Amino acid sequence: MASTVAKTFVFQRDDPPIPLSTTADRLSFAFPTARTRWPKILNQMIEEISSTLSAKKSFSAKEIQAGKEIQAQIISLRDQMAGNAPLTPLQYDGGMDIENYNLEIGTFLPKPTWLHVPWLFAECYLYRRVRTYFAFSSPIYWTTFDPFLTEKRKALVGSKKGTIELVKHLLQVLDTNLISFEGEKQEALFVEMIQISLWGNATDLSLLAGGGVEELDSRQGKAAREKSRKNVLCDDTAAVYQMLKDLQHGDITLSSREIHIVLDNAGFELLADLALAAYLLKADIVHKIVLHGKRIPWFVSDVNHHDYTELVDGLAKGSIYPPNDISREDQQQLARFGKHIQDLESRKMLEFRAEMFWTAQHPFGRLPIADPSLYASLASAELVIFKGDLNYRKLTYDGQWRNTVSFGEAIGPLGKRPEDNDGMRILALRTSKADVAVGLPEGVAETLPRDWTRSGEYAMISFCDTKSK
Ligand SMILES: O=P(O)(O)OC[C@H]1O[C@](O)(CO)[C@@H](O)[C@@H]1O
Repeated sequence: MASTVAKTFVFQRDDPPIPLSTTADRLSFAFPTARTRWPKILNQMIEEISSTLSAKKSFSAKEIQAGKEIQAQIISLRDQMAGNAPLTPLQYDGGMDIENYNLEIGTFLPKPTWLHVPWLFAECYLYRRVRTYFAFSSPIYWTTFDPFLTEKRKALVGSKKGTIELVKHLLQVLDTNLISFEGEKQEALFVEMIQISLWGNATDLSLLAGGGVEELDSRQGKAAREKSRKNVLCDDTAAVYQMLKDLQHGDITLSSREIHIVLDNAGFELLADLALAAYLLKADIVHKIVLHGKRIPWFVSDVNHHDYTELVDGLAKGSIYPPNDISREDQQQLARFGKHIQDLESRKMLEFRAEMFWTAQHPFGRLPIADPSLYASLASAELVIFKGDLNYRKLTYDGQWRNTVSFGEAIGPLGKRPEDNDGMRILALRTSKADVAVGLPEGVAETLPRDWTRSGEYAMISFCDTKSK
């Protein structure tokens, strides 16, 4: 049962005419998500507030009261969801994005309810709505509270084996003279770093909703990556490598080649992305990497500025794993990597930004009209790497595309060369955890297991270049 969108909202002007994945569609992953996964995530938040209230003895009566009020709002939201209530306008909490969320709600036909609404919109709305509850609270403690922080920290601690393995390997890479590393070896290393960043996305806390972090180790590390390599269903790595090589050997006067990475999850995935960034800089493929994170707690495990600094500083200071839990040598290696990242930051070769657009409801094809200055900065980079499932869904509108449609077509306006500017080079690194999947060769989807788009076991490396040559 596809929901339609009446194209009355200026941002929808260039959206492709593709039916969207909705929470009413029994065959879609949106169906169990709205009925089971979201309520579990809301329950986790309610529990997190309870344990915070009981752990923090120094809370004032006002802070306790405020915490309970937020909890009551989340409980009410969970009940509205279960009762298929309409999506109501968000309360204005000072965010410039609220108005667009509310305008877009009015464009869905029929009137959207929790169990009959386009999935992508509703999921962004859900996290943005929860944020308003915290933002409205007067005690400062709650306005900056991240209900997912404990989970994110636990997952990082649970990723110890993968973290140590990855850092040790990366330090060896950084100790190699990469510039003289010519030909096939150089390309093999590039492929490996892309694979590390890609499969770093296989660990996702919103998918593990309610489950433990025990299975993290089995999804991380070299062995897991090698096993999964055959599951990359479309792989444009060679084209990206060639493009970057041409740039490197081309215009030597170009003194500031940049790559932007639109991040996904904190913890191990962020570490894998930092590894990719450090490698690209060391190999002189680019001169600067800009990392884009989220401004607010988002989709459980997405990285925000606090998560970023906690990881980098924690590695550098040796505070992520308790001293009796890790050997002295391993601790020193982690610290060396953390300090290397801090050094890149202080030399302005690495920068973390958190623009509001990334937590707007917009599919990314709307970027040129929704945030022209962000678009201009991404378009001026040599490459923009989008990590993870949600970014892929936003690139492809979470549309019900045929699997064989090209990635360039599914990303709408971003896949077409604009008349008035150079366009963008987009690389999506995605392990598949939803329904949308494009760019597959004819006949491949038919050979895969029933739940292949949802399991996180299959992946896409998709590249689209609309930049002038
Ligand atoms: O962290 P990622 O890779 O963006 O995955 C986000 C997850 O959340 C969802 O977007 C929401 O249910 C799934 O598609 C996916 O499992």
